Amino acid sequence: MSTDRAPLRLGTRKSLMATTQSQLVADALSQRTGLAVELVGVTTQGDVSKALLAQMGGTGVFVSELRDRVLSGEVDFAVHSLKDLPTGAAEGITLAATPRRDDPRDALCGPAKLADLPRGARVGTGSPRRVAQLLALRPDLEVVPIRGNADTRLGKVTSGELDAVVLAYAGLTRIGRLEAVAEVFETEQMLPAPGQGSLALECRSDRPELAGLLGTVDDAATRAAVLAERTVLAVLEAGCSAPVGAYAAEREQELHLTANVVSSDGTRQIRLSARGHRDEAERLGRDLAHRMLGLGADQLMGERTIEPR
Ligand SMILES: NCc1[nH]cc(CCC(=O)O)c1CC(=O)O
Repeated sequence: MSTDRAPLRLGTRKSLMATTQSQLVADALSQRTGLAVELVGVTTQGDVSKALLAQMGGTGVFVSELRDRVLSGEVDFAVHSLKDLPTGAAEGITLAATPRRDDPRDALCGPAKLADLPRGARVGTGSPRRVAQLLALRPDLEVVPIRGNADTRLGKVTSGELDAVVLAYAGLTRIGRLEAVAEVFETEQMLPAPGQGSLALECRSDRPELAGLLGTVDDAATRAAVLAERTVLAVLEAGCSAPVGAYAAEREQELHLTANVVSSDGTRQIRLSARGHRDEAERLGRDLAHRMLGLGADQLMGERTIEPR
């Protein structure tokens, strides 16, 4: 490997969570390839204006701006939280690697475990999936919609505005805030968002040599698992904000996939599982989603049109 090569430019958002996970990827890549990797912080419109973020439809805006920098050649590749990626393919962009996934679970942050929170406790989350599953576990809770980065959300517990908040364990690890965790939900209690805890490295489709280099940090088991999960989401035609949980992992050389949709009040749930070989991850996800639709998943998610596919 030549050492006089210019460093690879890694495009990342500038938040602590983003730069931490991007640095981990940079270090792993350097170790595997011998190449230098330099972080290029990108300020997106979504970071600049909260109003614009809401208007432009949530976290997808961060992703598309990083992708623009990849397409223009300003950076060589981008690192995203995989769960923030829209399910549809992006023109000219290749998913070059999904590194080994971190803990996919959700965590309750606050002074007490869920069972020990007082009746009617105020729990903050902006995710319809978490709202629905929280209410399924504890119908008495007052779920409060919140926005902002993980630190801002944790601050609402410290200040007493909220009794607890729910956040992804992986993100809390990356920002060094595990001390805030009161309870990590088992996936039986709360099914994570498709792709939660895993990262995505994206580069231009016309750079196969680069994709090959990035592929040195790919983890095949993670890739199969998140493909199965995201296929469920794609078939259910539910965006990142829909109340869809999906989690897949390999056990004894089989990929086990579980997915659910929960009504917004938490009273009704469709939850199914399937297993198969990792090479059939996409079919596994598609078949499971179609079985869920057959059981009325679209009604549970609210009235939405499902395109046949
Ligand atoms: N949408 C925000 C987001 N995107 C990825 C993570 C956490 C890290 C991950 O899932 O990889 C978070 C914060 C959260 O849900 O608590």
